Amino acid sequence: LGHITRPDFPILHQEVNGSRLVYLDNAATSQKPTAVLNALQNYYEAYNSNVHRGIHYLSARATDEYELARKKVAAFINASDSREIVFTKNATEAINLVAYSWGLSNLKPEDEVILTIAEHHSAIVPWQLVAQKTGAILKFASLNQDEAPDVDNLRQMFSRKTKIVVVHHVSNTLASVLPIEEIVLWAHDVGAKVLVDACQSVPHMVVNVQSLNVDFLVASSHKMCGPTGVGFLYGKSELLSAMPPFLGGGEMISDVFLDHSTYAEPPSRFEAGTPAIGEAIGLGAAIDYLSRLGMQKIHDYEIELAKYLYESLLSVPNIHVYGPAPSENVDRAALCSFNIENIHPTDIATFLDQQHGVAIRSGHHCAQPLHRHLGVNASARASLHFYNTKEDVDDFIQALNDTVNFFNSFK
Ligand SMILES: Cc1ncc(COP(=O)(O)O)c(CN[C@@H](CS)C(=O)O)c1O
Repeated sequence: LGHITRPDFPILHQEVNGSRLVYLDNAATSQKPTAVLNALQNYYEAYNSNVHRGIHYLSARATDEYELARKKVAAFINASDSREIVFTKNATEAINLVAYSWGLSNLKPEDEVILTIAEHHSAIVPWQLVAQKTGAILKFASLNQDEAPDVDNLRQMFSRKTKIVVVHHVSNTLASVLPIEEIVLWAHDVGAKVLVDACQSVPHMVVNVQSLNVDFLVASSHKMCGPTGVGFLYGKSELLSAMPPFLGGGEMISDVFLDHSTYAEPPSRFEAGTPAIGEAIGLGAAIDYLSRLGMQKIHDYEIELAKYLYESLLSVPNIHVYGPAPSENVDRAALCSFNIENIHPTDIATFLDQQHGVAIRSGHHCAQPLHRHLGVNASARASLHFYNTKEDVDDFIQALNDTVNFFNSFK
């Protein structure tokens, strides 16, 4: 799949610091195929206009394409109704929307919000802020001996006090995949809702919100070959309809009086002001592109490449790769966070970039509590997408060995 799709991504065909670019930072953001770039350009060239309010051809066309993009998102994750899709700025804003709109209206003192220690700051911090305002309590499931979130520990934390469970589908650091369907069953058994942070799963596998039966799910366009500036919240209709607005402004109202206003139905209720119109249309083009390739085909390809990356990394001396080892019944997502003894991850990433044109990430990946739990304050991370190839992995490993030799030569 890598060789077939690479021609669609102009950015990949360049040299960086005198070497072929090897882009392995896809968990941070993905690259964009020409089809997405063309959709954006076509919008701005042919029918740029504001949506929902104009009464002229350009506005009608822009509105149709914007609402078509919503329908594409709904179909992509198998939502039962496109009105269950709210466009946001990114996944972070989508989680904040649920935390403030649903959380402030439903959480009271001593209620519990259950997360795992592997959650991204975008999942943790909004609920910390809302817990401070409501008196709710955050609880975190730990890791098991395989460095994966401890699902048994998570389940044991559920009780009648549990009001919402906020968990990743795929960890952006451990590459572990949570059993969402089961977690939803356990959560619903105690009357709790479930919000799934699907940033690292929607771009890489089939996600079916109806079969998962999640209450809320969030993702970001820029991680799934779409533009930055747009993401989405999926919410069950009955939940969104019962939620108060998150942001006030134009578009989200029905009538405005001096002393009060009435609000539009979802999704408009949660889309105040002029939305990221071109970007949403670009996301629709990204979904068309991914759908043409097939998410199952993408997933199968990436899982194999992820295994190759994992095995290849283990050949590097004194390396520790975080997260569970891939096995018959344990799929690792297409990313590896790692540390190498006595070499700082930022030195590794810098050397790889400057000497070899290899782009990986170094830092805490917005998962500081997880890194503290792992006993480190940072890690290096290589993350793949379907347009990466075995040659990318081989070039990365060769460059990594060169990096290790370079830094060890000072000892
Ligand atoms: C699991 C998970 N949850 C939420 C986010 C936030 O996505 P936004 O589009 O920034 O809102 C991310 C984005 N993680 C990037 C930037 S820190 C990474 O390098 O891992 C994520 O991986």
